[in-house]
Amino acid sequence: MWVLLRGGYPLRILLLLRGEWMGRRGLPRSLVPGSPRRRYRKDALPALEVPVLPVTATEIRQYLRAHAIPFQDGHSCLRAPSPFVKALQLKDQTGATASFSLFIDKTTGRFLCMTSLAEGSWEDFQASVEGRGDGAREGVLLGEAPEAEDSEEVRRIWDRAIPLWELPEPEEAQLARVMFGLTKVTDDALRRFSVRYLRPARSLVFPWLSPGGLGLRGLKLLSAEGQGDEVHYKETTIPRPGVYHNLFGLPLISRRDVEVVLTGRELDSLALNQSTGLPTLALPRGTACLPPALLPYLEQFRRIVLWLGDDLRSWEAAKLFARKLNPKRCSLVRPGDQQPRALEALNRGLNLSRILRTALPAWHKSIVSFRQLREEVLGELSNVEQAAGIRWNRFPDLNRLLKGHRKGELTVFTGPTGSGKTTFISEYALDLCTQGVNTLWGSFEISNVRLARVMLTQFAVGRLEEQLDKYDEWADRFEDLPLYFMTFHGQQSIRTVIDTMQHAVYVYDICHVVIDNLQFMMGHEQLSTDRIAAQDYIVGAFRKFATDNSCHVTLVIHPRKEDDDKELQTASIFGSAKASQEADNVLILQDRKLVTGPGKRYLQVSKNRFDGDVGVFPLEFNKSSLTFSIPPKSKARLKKVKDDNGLVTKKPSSGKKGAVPQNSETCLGQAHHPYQPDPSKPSR
Ligand SMILES: Nc1ncnc2c1ncn2[C@@H]1O[C@H](COP(=O)(O)OP(=O)(O)OP(=O)(O)O)[C@@H](O)[C@H]1O
Repeated sequence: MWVLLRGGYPLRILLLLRGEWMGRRGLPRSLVPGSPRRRYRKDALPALEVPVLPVTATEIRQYLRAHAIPFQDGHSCLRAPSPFVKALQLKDQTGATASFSLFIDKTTGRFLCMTSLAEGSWEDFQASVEGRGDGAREGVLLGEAPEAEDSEEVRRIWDRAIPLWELPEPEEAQLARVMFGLTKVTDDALRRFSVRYLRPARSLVFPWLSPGGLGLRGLKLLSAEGQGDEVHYKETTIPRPGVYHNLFGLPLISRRDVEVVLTGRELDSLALNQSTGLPTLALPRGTACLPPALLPYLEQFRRIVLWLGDDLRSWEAAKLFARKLNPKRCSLVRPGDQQPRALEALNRGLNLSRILRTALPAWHKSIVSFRQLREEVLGELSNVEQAAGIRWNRFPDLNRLLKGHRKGELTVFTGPTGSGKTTFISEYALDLCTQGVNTLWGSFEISNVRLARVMLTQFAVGRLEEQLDKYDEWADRFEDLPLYFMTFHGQQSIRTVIDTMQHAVYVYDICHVVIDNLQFMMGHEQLSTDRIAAQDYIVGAFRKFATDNSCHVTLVIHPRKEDDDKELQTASIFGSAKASQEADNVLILQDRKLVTGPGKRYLQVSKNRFDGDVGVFPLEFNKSSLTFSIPPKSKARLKKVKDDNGLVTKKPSSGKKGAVPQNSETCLGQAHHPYQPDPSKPSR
């Protein structure tokens, strides 16, 4: 028997707990008549303590052979006949489509039957093959049925939306075309892709159609708002982004198509298809992620060109996605002045077919020549800002020292016991997460509920206890962050933790993992006999993970026991020198409360492999918002230090690159607090 799981979450594998709130999706008020609806779906978040048993492609193959199930090896999936379809065949005789319609993901073992849309985990598959179906769930088949409320809303919006050319006022149609950059997109292209316009929300509406183009599974709304000379776009999806798995353009793909171009946005797909005639698909959440649930739909293509956008982030995302799709069949369009995103290229009159021909193969062997690297190097040189990584909104001084948060690096963070390491690192990671950095938290010491409470308080920048009426509003926004938590608590083996991280990178495109803290992996296994060797081994494993997966790892390590009145140094990190050698960045939370009174902390950057700038700056703890920020009236300034032992130079006060404000007031004195929620921006 087949067991199907609702909500798209693999029950047995769900080690990753996604928020605890379910609520508003930020649709324009005019579209949500009556009082706002609240939904709590606690049951959809099964948090299991049982570690995942990872499965490999070899094990999947062996299992299929052992059970005499024929299969074909695909790019990212194995294809097998779907036993689930047999039952249907009896009814509708769709034999031709039913053969080998079961896709098993080679990395996770998760399956999807393309004919029936049945899906489940590898364990569910095995249970079904072995006749151990879970009686309680039998019959809950057929993928993810949309929630009734969602379907109603989708239908209501879709029925109110009309094609652009049916707008009664020509000026309104023209304005919409200008706002969305559609002046060169033809009505025919809009018609083919079934794009409509919703007048009350001044939004374009992109449908998520079921295979075959019949049913409507969801929608994406794109609204545009003029702000000065700029236009800001906002996306809203139904269902919510986490389960919005629409490969836009899929109904237009024929079974015989062997090439496709993947874009980051729907309108780029339209522009590309219009000007090249090639099959195109748009990813549901742009460069944010490529959910493995979409991979079966891409198996038929022998060649995939990724043209995701026009910045370094799109380029990084394209490289990561190519790994999942199998780099051997992927080519990447490199962003550049003459290679903007597809819609812009169309509007600028560029030749899109020619740009596609410049796409570079994603795959190369372990040894590369400079020739293959030269474009990459140029990309970094001509995008210095972006190559330096994502900048913190809340910690301008950290930007001045570290320049940004980059993929593939290892940051080691230490500080005295109880000095606020978890609290600080929570805000530091939250800051990045609000800017779209997909984040996985491994909090082994404090529970996820407590951690989420701290984060939510920091997110709201205030005590929520005293404003419970605002709780839902903040929780709704918080829920939309790309934030996941491992459900481990207490001692864990490093292998299990790394396996879980690997799984999360594949499934959720995680770019930042926070491990708080390393000591919780040391009590395990035989490693405990030699604690220093154990720590070295664990640090080495995280280093390798960060590099191999282009994923930033922030690792909290306790310091060794030292005199309370001494400042910590790089050498104070527990264990041998391995941790600081392997780390790209070393951050130390200096607790000088004996000298400066309670609350005062300093953050010291004592290693920075990216460009060598190290230094120290003050942090002030705000007890009600649990946030650290630069004290408004402090005379303390960012100092550059030569080494761990002392402050040697002040940085120049203004004007040049790396300049520091006269005092830290300057940093806080901005009229707009960048981390206040900005309703005009999508929260992903
Ligand atoms: N600068 C500060 N001043 C006063 N209290 C603080 C400060 N920073 C954090 N706290 C509070 O101190 C408590 C401990 O903080 P936290 O758990 O972040 O410390 P830690 O360094 O991670 O602890 P441990 O060493 O046990 O891992 C929390 O209640 C937190 O709100």
